Amino acid sequence: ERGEEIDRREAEDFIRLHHAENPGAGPVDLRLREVLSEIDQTGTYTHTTSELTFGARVAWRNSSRCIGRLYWKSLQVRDRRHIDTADCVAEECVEHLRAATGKGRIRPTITVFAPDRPGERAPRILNDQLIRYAGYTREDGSVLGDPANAEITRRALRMGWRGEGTRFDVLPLVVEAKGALIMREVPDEVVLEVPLRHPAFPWFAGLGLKWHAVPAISNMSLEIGGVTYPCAPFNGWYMGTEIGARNLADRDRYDQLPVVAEGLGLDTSHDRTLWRDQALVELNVAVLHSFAEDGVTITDHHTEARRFLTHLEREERSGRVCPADWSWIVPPMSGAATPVFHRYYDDVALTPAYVHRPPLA
Ligand code: HEM
Ligand SMILES: N/C(=N/c1cccc(CO[C@@H]2CCNC2)c1)c1cccs1
Repeated sequence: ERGEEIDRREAEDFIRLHHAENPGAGPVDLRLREVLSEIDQTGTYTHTTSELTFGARVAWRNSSRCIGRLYWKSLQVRDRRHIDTADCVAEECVEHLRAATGKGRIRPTITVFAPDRPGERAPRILNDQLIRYAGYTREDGSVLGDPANAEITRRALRMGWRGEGTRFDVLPLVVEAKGALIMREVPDEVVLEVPLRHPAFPWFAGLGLKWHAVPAISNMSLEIGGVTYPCAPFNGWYMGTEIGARNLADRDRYDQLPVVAEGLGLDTSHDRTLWRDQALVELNVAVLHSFAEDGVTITDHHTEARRFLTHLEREERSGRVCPADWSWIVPPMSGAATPVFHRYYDDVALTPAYVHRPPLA
């Protein structure tokens, strides 16, 4: 479809915000005249690298569901707006993972590809994240691997991809651009993984569980001053609960709580024995222990909760509202044992922003 006409008011508000927080950016009226005349002539306008970098960082600062915003100013921004073919997007995603992963010292990074332009659709990555484990649906409806990725796995198989058939096969990137749909394997050397073991229970390693080091979201659009960048994968590091309390614990994901409870020798005959809760804690202990022992950046939900409240107080001291969505900020285990549980927040929607893309037509 045609890239939507740029909203002039959003463009002006963003340019004013950029100059207000970046005094070195020069006279705002001069830049405003440039932008508004470019919109009149072409229907859109081009951000300077400084505006793009600031916009991506403020979009993170505005993300009300994100507990990890304390370091919003340190986001590394890779300006790749000149890249608009499927092959080059896929290649740059591999380079993004290489740059962001290091040897485990993870750097929060975003790569911004070509925006939607009037008459020219931007590239799109069809994977939810750059690194995802395949979910193979079997005859009986059960899934080998990650059930959350069953659909993209079917699509990749239809396009000719074949995995090894393990519970942790890294899916290929599926990228659509300029009418082309391509698939590209993610090389092992840019996929850092951590095998999970427990500091006190030797049997835990025998469960054969592992997880990848870098969470890199590739299904959200970056909106800055009326311009939409639908292809802008970004990564941070994990909070342990995401892996230990959701990805490996949810019934419709890897469903490992009964397995861990069995290993612990717990009485699983009734929920009221709290066997699920005991298994959750030990699974999360294993995640944090394994990542730390391998020197891979990870944070626990207590530390992250404290950091978030520090961020919120700093924002308020700077005279800004810090938007937050309680239902996402409070961790998925031990909620009231963390300080973020015991207060209210203002969930206002600010721009620039990371937004969920409308599903592909
Ligand atoms: C640096 C370490 C970071 C940590 C520990 C962190 C932690 C989290 C967690 C735990 C969530 C909730 C995810 C879920 O429940 O599934 C979240 C959501 C989110 N984070 Fe962060 N984050 C970090 C960095 C970033 C960065 C660099 C960006 C973007 C530049 C970002 C943008 C977001 C957004 C947009 C959401 C909401 C996603 C949605 O609505 O589906 N975060 N973050
Ligand atoms: N730690 C992270 N966690 C997430 C951040 C945003 C989204 C997600 C995944 O969200 C899915 C949709 C709802 N829960 C799973 C995970 C980060 C990913 C990229 C930068 S930080």
